Amino acid sequence: MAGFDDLASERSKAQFDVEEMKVIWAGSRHTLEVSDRISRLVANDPVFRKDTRTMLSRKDLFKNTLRKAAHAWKRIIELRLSEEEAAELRFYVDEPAFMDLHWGMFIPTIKGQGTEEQQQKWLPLAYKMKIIGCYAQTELGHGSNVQGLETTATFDPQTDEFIIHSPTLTSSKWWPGGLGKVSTHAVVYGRLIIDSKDYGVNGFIVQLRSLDDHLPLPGITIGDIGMKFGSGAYNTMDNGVLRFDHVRIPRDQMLMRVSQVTREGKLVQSNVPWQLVYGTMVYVRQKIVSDASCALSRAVCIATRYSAVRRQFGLQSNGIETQVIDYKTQQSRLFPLLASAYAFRFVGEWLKWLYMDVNQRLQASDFSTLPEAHACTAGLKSLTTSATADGIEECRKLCGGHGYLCSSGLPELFAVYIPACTYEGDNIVLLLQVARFLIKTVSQLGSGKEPVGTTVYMGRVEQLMQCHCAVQKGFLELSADLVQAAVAHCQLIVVSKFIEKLQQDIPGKGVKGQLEALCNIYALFILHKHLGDFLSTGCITPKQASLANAQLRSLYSQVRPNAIALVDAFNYTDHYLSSVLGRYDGNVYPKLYEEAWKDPLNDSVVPDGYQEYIQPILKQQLRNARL
Ligand SMILES: CCCCC/C=C\C/C=C\C/C=C\CC/C=C/C(=O)SCCNC(=O)CCNC(=O)[C@H](O)C(C)(C)COP(=O)(O)OP(=O)(O)OC[C@H]1O[C@@H](n2cnc3c(N)ncnc32)[C@H](O)[C@@H]1OP(=O)(O)O
Ligand SMILES: Cc1cc2nc3c(=O)[nH]c(=O)nc-3n(C[C@H](O)[C@H](O)[C@H](O)COP(=O)(O)OP(=O)(O)OC[C@H]3O[C@@H](n4cnc5c(N)ncnc54)[C@H](O)[C@@H]3O)c2cc1C
Repeated sequence: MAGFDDLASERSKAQFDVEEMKVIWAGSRHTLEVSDRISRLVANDPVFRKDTRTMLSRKDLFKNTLRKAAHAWKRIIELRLSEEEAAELRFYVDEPAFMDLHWGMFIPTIKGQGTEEQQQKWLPLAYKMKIIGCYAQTELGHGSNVQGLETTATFDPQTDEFIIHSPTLTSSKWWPGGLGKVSTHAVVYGRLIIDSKDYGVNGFIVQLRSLDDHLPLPGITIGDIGMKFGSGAYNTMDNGVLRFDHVRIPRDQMLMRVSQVTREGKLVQSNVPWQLVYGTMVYVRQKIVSDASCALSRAVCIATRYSAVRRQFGLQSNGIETQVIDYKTQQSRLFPLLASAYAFRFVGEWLKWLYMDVNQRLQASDFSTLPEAHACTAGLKSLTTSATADGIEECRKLCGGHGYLCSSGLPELFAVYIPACTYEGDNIVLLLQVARFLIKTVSQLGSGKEPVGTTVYMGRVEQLMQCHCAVQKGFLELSADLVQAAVAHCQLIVVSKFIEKLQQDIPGKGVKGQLEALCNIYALFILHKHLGDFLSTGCITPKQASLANAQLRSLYSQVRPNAIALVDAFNYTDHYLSSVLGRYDGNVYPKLYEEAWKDPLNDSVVPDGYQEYIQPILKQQLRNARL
């Protein structure tokens, strides 16, 4: 069988220990065991089938998502899964749903911004799913500009309550996931008003729906904001709209780790930086970076396996056409994405460590690394999601026409993934935050602070900053050029963390050699892509540039025999890939043909509508022809 033999032959060429690479990709043997076991548990459960998603109406699609979420929760309880195993299960169910926001934002917000007392009250309810929460920050009129939010939370000393209100149409909460139809509660971000004075944005826990009949509580108008990009995709999520008409909540439902409001209505600032109000965004941004490596590796796995199965032109001596993976143009498009997937995996591991380290320091009232954590999570979220969205689209194109079929898995993956460039912070707005951080850092150089990083990449950032810093002042005047410096800074971090990864103990025959090749491909690909920066800033000479290019092409030849094994190391099930082109067995053509007939349009040989619309045309033509 063509495809199967092709992949079997490819696997026999591997020059490294794939099982050890699986451990490297997973992060540890333990994590590999958990993800392998849970991904197969999900793959073998018919409730979690994904192949009908694009054919369901919005209401049926959503109801099916609720069914899956309920079944997932049931399995978590039945199997007594740990928090880690439960998170893996939600990941491999692979369907955006309210659970993501309940576990991924609502709970972390209470943990990060609630007092001990508030955590003791609300977390048990949330962990047991006695309440379902969402994160309601963005409004119709403001998303990026958090300080521009209009929802008000006015303290009433008579009743010891906050009055939550939507004063304008643009203050309507708009976009929060899980809000539209499911969440019973929300963390609502609004302007704290005490005695007519505006103290800025804070988080408030607000109940939205009755726990008895799920109806909205008095003063609450709530619903879904409507269909989004694509047919299946993110339409499994009830992104919602929410308006308040003077809704009253107890004073102790303002999240008070950062600042407190006393019974007398006095605002007391605690010793933690006010930016902790933004803490959930930092948490999710660092998770989004590892999420990017998953999404990109998924697309690369599909495109690599299909590129080894697909043959086109180039009849060889044995009369067989050439595998498209052997074309240099295919390699120059595909292998940098393969290298990027590994690079984002490792920088995501580092970012997770940085986030944990910042949190530990916060416990000890050490806020020194908070600015760097913000800049790194913001910048790397921006860099990796933009590259991943573009990379998924490139993988679709690498698969030719069949990449455009839903059965390839790529259109759906693209449609679900691309909002990552916007949610959790618009990518440009986040790069401007990095630019601000760089301006401040450059201004501190020489005072005992010295830049660190790989020479050529470091030089590029320094030069770009010198060129643009002289003219820049405030946030709004930041030029597009500074965004360029911010991207350069983030790419420096990615390369540096890949190099640091290689300095760790890496067991397994040939594993380190393959990772070194991928690290060099990523570094040289970025250098090639931004050659103008490196040349214009004098970081490299034209001669060095052409040597780098030649080295890049030779690295592609080094990776070529290992490409299939490198994507096998992601250890994805066919269920998770959900792609006829990316099947482990390479049995593409028979499965493509089989999938086609499942389309409802093929339920009848003559399509509905023929008699009403087509036959009259043909008959009329026939009559005309006889005249
Ligand atoms: C679903 C989750 C599951 C778990 C995760 C798993 C995987 C993830 C995969 C998918 C996720 C799925 C769904 C996601 C759902 C989406 C949710 C959302 O989108 S929530 C809403 C997100 N909104 C934003 O990100 C808004 C972006 N805007 C901002 O952050 C701020 O407005 C901005 C741009 C930073 C400006 O802040 P502002 O206070 O107005 O002004 P300044 O720029 O002057 O900043 C003042 C100082 O504060 C520092 N700062 C800013 N932000 C932070 C921060 N986050 N942490 C620490 N410090 C911060 C800033 O550097 C300034 O400091 P200096 O004065 O320069 O010292
Ligand atoms: C699928 C999805 C899920 C979401 N889930 C949630 C959720 O659960 N909870 C929640 O609270 N929110 C959620 N959001 C909202 C999301 O956080 C916002 O859309 C995001 O923060 C961007 O803000 P915005 O939409 O106001 O875009 P805007 O900021 O209006 O951006 C529009 C354009 O203006 C540019 N721009 C804006 N400001 C500047 C500036 N200062 N300088 C230069 N250019 C600028 C941007 O780069 C962009 O090109 C979700 C959004 C999506 C798409």
